[in-house]
Order: sequence, then structure tokens, then C-alpha cells
Amino acid sequence: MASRIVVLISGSGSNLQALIDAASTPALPNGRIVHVISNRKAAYGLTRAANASPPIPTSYHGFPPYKTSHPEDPRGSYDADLAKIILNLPEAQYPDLIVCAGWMHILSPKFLEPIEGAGIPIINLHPALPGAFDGAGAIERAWEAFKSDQITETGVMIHYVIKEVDRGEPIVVKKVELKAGESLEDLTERIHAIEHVAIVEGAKLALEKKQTGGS
Ligand SMILES: Nc1nc2c(c(=O)[nH]1)N[C@@H](CN(C=O)c1ccc(C(=O)N[C@@H](CCC(=O)O)C(=O)O)cc1)CN2
Ligand SMILES: NCC(=O)N[C@@H]1O[C@H](COP(=O)([O-])[O-])[C@@H](O)[C@H]1O
Repeated sequence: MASRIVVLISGSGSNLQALIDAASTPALPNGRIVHVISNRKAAYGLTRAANASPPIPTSYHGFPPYKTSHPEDPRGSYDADLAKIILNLPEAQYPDLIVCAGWMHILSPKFLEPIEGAGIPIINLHPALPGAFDGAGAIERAWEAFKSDQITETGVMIHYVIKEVDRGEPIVVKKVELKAGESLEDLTERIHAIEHVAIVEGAKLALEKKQTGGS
């Protein structure tokens, strides 16, 4: 029985595409992408899911309306509804694993707690080394730090998602050398290529760990 993966995205979806392409291959033998959720309606990743063969069901769950509909706690209300969307998916789309693949929204306990209660691990792709450049814009921040001689290397990690942003247990860590004079665009391209390998490795390991009674 294939393990079901729900992927959360916010943008182009190149990491989602890596997962789609790897599913049911030796790279991710027991994985199947069963649903994609985006917090941005224009995310090209939604198109990638629709173009998959067979097409992957998608949902759009936007944050902005919650700022007015739930002014007392927009993030908490949004996150609680996001958890309900996932936990109410039909059996064939109910996840064994949730992957944040360029998901640009900080998840509060209103999401994390019900998902943890359902025994569903969440992993995230972060384009930095553990403990470095937490949050958004990590690639550019590393590039700037290298230019000012603060660091000599950066990296990509896949980690479990906990309340503290980008501080969950690492599953995959790949170091990336920094090259003097390299443009931000070229570094970003190199890092994205490494991300596409790491995210598949991370999903495979997380599923294996869950199946053997780990997280
Ligand atoms: N509770 C957690 N939530 C998330 C984690 C995590 O480890 N724990 N990882 C992030 C992914 N991420 C970096 O890897 C990240 C993404 C976005 C942000 C951020 O500041 N988001 C802003 C909105 C920014 C925007 O809309 O452009 C926000 O949520 O207010 C930080 C880190 C996913 N979530
Ligand atoms: N903090 C998370 C983060 O910054 N993720 C970044 O979002 C991109 C999404 O690309 P994609 O939509 O093409 O997969 C990834 O390349 C990664 O660097």
C-alpha cells in the first residue's frame, strides 16, 4: 500500500515537481502525492499538480480573508481550518506525511497540535544549515553573509516541523560550498538543484521512520 503525501506550497512548486517525479520510483518507492494545498491562488505548483498524470487534487486556502473575518486571531483561525481541511480529506487523500515544499506560512499550534494528535509527521525544506538563517530569505542572507566573510558554507536541510521555525530535528542535511564572486542567481540555482534531491530523500526517510515506529 503506497504511503500518501500531502504537499503544502506557496509558489512555483519545483520541489513539488521533484516529489511528483520521484513518486513510485526507487527514489521514493512507497510514496504517492495525493493532495496539494497552496496558500496562494496563483502558485504555479497548483498547475503542476493538475498536469500530473493522473492529476493530483488541489486546494487553495488563502490567508488574507482571515484578517477581517477573524481579526482576533487570524493566524490561529486560518491554521485551525487548514488542519480541518487535511483531517477531513477522503481516505484516498488522507496523509501519512505532510511536506512543506516552499510553504511560506509560519504554522501555529492551532495547526500543529491537531495534526500531531492525528499522528501525521510534518517535514519542511529549508535552504540553510541547521541553526542558520531561520525563516524566509535564507539563500540571500547566506549569500550576503559570505560576501562579508561571516560564513564559508551554507546548505539545505529537511527537518521536522515544530512550533519553533526551522528548529525541528533535521532529517537530511546537505552542505553547499560558497564560491567567491558567484552571483546570487547562480547560487540560488545551485541550491535549488540540491533542494530537489534533498526533499525526495527527506520524504523517503520520514515515511520509513514512521513505518518503523519512529516519528
Ligand atoms: N511552526 C513552523 N512553521 C513553519 C516552519 C517551521 O519550521 N515551523 N517552516 C516554515 C518554512 N519557512 C522556512 O523554512 C518559513 C516560511 C515563511 C516564513 C515567514 O516569515 N512567513 C510569513 C509570511 C511571509 C510571506 O507571506 O511571504 C508569516 O507566516 O507571517 C518563515 C519561515 C513553514 N512554516
Ligand atoms: N523557508 C522556506 C523557503 O524559503 N523555501 C524556499 O522556497 C522555494 C520554493 O520553491 P518551489 O516553490 O519551486 O519549490 C525553495 O526553493 C526554497 O528555497
